[in-house]
Amino acid sequence: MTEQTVITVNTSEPYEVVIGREILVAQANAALEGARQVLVVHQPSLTAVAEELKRQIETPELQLFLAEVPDAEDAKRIEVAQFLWQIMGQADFTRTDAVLGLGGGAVTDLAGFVAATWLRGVSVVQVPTTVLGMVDAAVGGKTGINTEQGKNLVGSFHQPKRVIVDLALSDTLPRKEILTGFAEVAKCGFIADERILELLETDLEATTDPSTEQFREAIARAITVKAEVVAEDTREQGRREHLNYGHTLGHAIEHSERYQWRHGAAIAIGMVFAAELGRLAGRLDDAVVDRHRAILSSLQLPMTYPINRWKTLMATMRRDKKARGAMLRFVVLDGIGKPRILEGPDQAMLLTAYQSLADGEED
Ligand SMILES: NC(=O)c1ccc[n+]([C@@H]2O[C@H](COP(=O)([O-])OP(=O)(O)OC[C@H]3O[C@@H](n4cnc5c(N)ncnc54)[C@H](O)[C@@H]3O)[C@@H](O)[C@H]2O)c1
Ligand SMILES: O=C(O)C(=O)C[C@@H](O)[C@H](O)[C@H](O)COP(=O)(O)O
Ligand SMILES: [Zn+2]
Repeated sequence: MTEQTVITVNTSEPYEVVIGREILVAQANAALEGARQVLVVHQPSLTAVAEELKRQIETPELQLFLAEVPDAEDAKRIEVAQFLWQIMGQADFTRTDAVLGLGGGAVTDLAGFVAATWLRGVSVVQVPTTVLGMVDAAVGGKTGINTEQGKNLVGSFHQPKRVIVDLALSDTLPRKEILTGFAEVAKCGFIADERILELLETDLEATTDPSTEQFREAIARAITVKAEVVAEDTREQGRREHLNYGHTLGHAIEHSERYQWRHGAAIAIGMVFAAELGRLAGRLDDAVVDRHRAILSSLQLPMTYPINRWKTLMATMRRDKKARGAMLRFVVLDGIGKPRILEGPDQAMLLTAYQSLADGEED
């Protein structure tokens, strides 16, 4: 057996994030103890893994229902949640039964939401299979789906029973998926743990290669950042807002792109915007802003967005969860590891920050 790292998320009902290789079967067996039926929600790319899991752990006392959902953001729709509720209803799922989310962040958000709402809450075991899912989406209990108006507008806080980070599952990830997932890893570096940034700056190839020790360290460090923040502020009354660094503009870009962009790509632009805002607000020095651009562009993430989208983006940002009435609130940095809230920056400052990353001609 390979070495395992266990990170405990100390919420009111503490749970473990277990990191290792080839741990899925043993960990799923342990985490699902007591359930009679399990709904395994998975992406099309995980069908073989889901079938193998069923083959390995199904017994006369434990039945697994495999539910394939549409890929990526197309899964985070009410129609897909309805399809899953229907399976659970037809199979008489009770409160001792469970949901298992197997896939990227889109699936863990959906699976968590369905578990949170079925009978007002059944257990969910999260098995993230993308970098982004491992370090962020599967940990911390934010679950949800999108609506016509915006990203994650319907959802619930519902902590998982366990998070199983089987690094062997990342071996099949396309390189581009790994790099976009590292946007959230870098975010943890900017807001809380500079060592993550140093790992990327020292050897980006090794740090983003799932077979290396640097990869494992970066993943474990990012999960640790998230676990500590969530334990202190589970329902986002304060410090948890810092995990939204880069997301105010990032979510508006995802909406503007009709959810066809990867989340990591959108928040990369969002983080450059937030860094520029921090500079304009007199909080952040030039070197740290440049460090954002250097690290995020080394991950091949986008750094610019069309200037003529600004009005639409502003309108969408007004629905951001951090807004209070008409006042927009942004997470900015006073320095690496020093996130703060910037309340109600004026329109001119917002536009200037946007102009510094925008491309194309103004209308
Ligand atoms: N709840 C949270 O706290 C939280 C945090 C961050 C992001 N999110 C959400 O997560 C979503 C993005 O997640 P994502 O970036 O993982 O995208 P995703 O779930 O869309 O997955 C990306 C792609 O990777 C494929 N894939 C997944 N695992 C694979 C594997 N092991 N091998 C090969 N291909 C694989 C999928 O089929 C998909 O095409 C967004 O909806 C975002 O809002 C939620
Ligand atoms: O866990 C959190 O809190 C986060 O904000 C993590 C984000 O990376 C994540 O994308 C989250 O889904 C954003 O949620 P939202 O509340 O801004 O919709
Ligand atoms: Zn995010």
